[in-house]
Amino acid sequence: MTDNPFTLIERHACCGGEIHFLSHQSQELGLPTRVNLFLPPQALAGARVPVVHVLAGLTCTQDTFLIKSNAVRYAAEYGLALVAPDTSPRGADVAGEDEAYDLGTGAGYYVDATSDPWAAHYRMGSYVRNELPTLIEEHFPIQVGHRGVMGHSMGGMGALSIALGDAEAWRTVSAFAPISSPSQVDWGRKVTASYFGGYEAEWTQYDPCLLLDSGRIHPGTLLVDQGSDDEFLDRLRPDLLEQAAKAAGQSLKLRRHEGYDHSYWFVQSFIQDHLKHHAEGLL
Ligand SMILES: N[C@@H](CCC(=O)N[C@@H](CS)C(=O)NCC(=O)O)C(=O)O
Repeated sequence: MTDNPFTLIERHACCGGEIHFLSHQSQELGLPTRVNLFLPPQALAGARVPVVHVLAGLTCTQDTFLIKSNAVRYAAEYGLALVAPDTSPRGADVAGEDEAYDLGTGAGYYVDATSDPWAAHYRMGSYVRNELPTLIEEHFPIQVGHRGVMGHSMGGMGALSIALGDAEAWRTVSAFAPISSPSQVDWGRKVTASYFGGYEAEWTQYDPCLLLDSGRIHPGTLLVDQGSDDEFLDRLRPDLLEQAAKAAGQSLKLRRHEGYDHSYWFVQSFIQDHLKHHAEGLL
């Protein structure tokens, strides 16, 4: 076991468990980064518990999902730890990184940039896939091998891409309003032009539909919720996910909800089903 790299910034009792606000120096990002952890009552009582990583969307931070989704209450009930990383590096000092809501800070897309000036620090792909889960499992009471991932919007894309990319490591997956095929929509084209230096083929490792097309199947069911009144539907393209899953033979439970938009009001309306889905697959 390596020395504990985490600094505890704040600790709060919550739903019988504890929220830890942590920071650590990330080797992948080459910067200090923040992460929030929820340990359920079962972990405080001495048990090792399964863990679900939760990935937020554009403009969000490590705080957003835990505060706005109501996930903590159900994670406490089912005995799941939650890990909420930030959505991008902070302090990379790339010119213009704070100018747009959909590129740079708050928009790391859970990918590794391959083009300068982004490539040095914008490595959220390797950070959330490998570095962070390994460190959390080493230093907190987590049941190794019992790991799931869920996310919203950009984070939904991250969750699907991470689980399809390494189904053995990530046993359960779910998403709210995911960007289903970033390579085919404007948000993703902006990423191609910047983080990937125009090289669209980088998306083959991250685009959920491209992963399915290439035969990457998850043995579990992908649980996906989508509001029918979502203002970003033309960029999320759940129809493409549905087609790709069908063609690949991937089990997908895609639920469309009339009247719901893209916000965390939508997320919190269906969050219990997602935590139950993870608990059933991980416990
Ligand atoms: N209208 C937003 C677009 C970004 C957005 O809607 N972000 C979603 C994720 S893609 C979100 O969760 N925002 C934070 C929130 O709703 O609290 C803005 O310009 O800031």
